[in-house]
Amino acid sequence: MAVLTRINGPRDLDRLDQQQLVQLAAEIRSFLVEAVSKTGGHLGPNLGVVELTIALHRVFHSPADRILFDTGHQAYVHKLLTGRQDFARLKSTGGLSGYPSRAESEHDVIENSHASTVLGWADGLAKANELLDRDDHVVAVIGDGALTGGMAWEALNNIAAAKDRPLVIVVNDNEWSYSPTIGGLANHLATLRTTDGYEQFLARTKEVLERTPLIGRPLYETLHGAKKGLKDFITPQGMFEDLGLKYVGPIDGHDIEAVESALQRARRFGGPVIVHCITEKGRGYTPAERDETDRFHGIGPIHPDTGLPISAGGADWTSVFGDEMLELGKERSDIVAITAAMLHPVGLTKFAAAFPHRVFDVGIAEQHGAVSAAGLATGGLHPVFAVYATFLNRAFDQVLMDVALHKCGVTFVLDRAGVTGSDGPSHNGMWDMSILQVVPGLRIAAPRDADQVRAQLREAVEVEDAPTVVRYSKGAVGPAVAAVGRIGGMDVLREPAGAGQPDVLLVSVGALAPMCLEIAALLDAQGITSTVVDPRWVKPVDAELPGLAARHRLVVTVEDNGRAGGVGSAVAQALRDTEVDVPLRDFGIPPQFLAHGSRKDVMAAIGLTAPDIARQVTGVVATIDGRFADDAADAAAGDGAGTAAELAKD
Ligand SMILES: Cc1ncc(C[n+]2csc(CCOP(=O)(O)OP(=O)(O)O)c2C)c(N)n1
Ligand SMILES: CC(=O)[C@@H](O)[C@H](O)COP(=O)(O)O
Ligand SMILES: [Mg+2]
Repeated sequence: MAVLTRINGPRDLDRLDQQQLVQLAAEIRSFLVEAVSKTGGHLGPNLGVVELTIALHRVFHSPADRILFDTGHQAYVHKLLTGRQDFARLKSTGGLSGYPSRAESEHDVIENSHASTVLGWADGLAKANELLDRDDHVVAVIGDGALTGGMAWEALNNIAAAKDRPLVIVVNDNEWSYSPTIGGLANHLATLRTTDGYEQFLARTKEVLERTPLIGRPLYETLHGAKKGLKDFITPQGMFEDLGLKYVGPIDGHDIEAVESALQRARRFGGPVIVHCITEKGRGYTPAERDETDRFHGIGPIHPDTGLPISAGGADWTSVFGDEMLELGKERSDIVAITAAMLHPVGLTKFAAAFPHRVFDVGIAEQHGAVSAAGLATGGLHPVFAVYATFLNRAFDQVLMDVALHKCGVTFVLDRAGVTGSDGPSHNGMWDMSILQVVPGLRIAAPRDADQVRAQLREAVEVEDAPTVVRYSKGAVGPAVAAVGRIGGMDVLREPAGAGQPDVLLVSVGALAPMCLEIAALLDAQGITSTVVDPRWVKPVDAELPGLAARHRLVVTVEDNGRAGGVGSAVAQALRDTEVDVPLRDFGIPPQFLAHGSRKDVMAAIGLTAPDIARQVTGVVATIDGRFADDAADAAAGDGAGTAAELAKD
């Protein structure tokens, strides 16, 4: 790593000659394969932007010039060039974030990993530069996948309107999202990319150079100039130029000089300009180059020499859903599936293989996916939209005003619900059971184990007059948790020990059932008896829950969702609405952006663990008892303090 280790900041790139730059690119690729094979991460996307990122930091001077990355998963090279080369704890607690992070560096701007926002950021920053009379540049790097998101086009519409406002948009076109990028835009980019004359000229240029390496820079520059000029001439007037955006490209995104030359032109242009770079996802690492699933988009730890995963994954929530979805597809021809560019990660691979015409990849376009689902349902089908919980946030209005208002039978399957941890604050699925609480008619299921995923998915697709939601965690599915009884629609997971009024009604939501059973056992050790129930459908609150609560001294809800407006809030409201005067303590994720780390670490950090919750519940019961005790003493002394229920009110 003779060159890379000497790069402590982007300006150290300026002194490197072409040969050293090529060497640096090779060293970065070796570094990425070695480091990310240990930690896991976005290996494929970052292998594809090595030369592009080097060129960006040579032409533009960050942080004065803002270099922005869409989604941010492809910013490892950017980190390596901006003083961060310790990847030992990438995405782990206390280690580097897997995305840009302002806390890490002044060179980082956009921290969230939700796609298709970079052009909006760039538009705003460019306007700020203009209004504050700054000559700095704004450069937005957006992938072909992220370009399928509607927000990107909202921004482009604004950017194109300002012909004299400098803004450089680098389209990192590797033809892949997770899966091959879909849609009309992808086809258009392909047209730009595969213009015959450009391809043939490119091939001839490289052939000449390979045959006559000693001709050196003068000829290379001449050929380069000719190649560039020819490209401008032969590239069809693409939609970008129809929009009024200057278009430069397509550029070989792995040719540092070619990219630098294009970026220099763009830098001088004085208005919005698109630099269309053709890159290869996974470039330089054979297992990734050959991977036809997702080009090693996001991997766990692997054997670097083979690319094979270190640990063979067991049954996970996603595969349980995928297998049941396949069975449902066989049984019901009206069931169709929707994905937002994440066919494999959400578990629709098998369904798509069996029913290729009944699965729709809408691109990174969750809003469109939800509205299209309303259309599909109205058209007589039952769509199942499988999407990560956090990404449904951006389709809230479509769920509310298109799906729910029209009482469409659409099932949203939310994967990665709850704390996911390692992908940082914007990836936790911690908002769905809060924001969806306000959607009239929408029902939410939170299965506690594999059997419940299967059962509740089936219950959900039976509902044809309202949206339904089935939400579950990331990764390995928990142990099966059997019910020992049923009250209303709620499964009783544990009866209270002993006779008499039990102390606590423990409402367990979804995958936290094992934790709640552990809490109950810890409370037992304190002499506190509890009933553990799993409501299964957490919205609407089960009609029997208030009555059950009234037979306890304290209600405790535990959810892997934000506390604010979550299931606990809904249960509290149900108690109020039914005049059930029992104190309630709700445990969930605090309304904070959670720093990246393992799920276990993050759950511990926010106190969502059995010991933490048991300790707090013990304290609450003691307080209630204490008041009882005080009350009894007062009553004996004729003080007439209120009843336990009144006391417990406050
Ligand atoms: C709103 C949203 N939906 C889905 C995702 C999941 N996701 C992360 S990266 C990615 C693919 C991005 O493709 P592209 O922009 O082409 O970048 P590449 O990985 O090819 O460099 C997707 C779908 C996301 N981050 N944000
Ligand atoms: C960047 C992105 O949105 C995803 O690739 C993210 O890494 C989560 O992926 P998994 O939860 O599937 O690992
Ligand atoms: Mg791509």
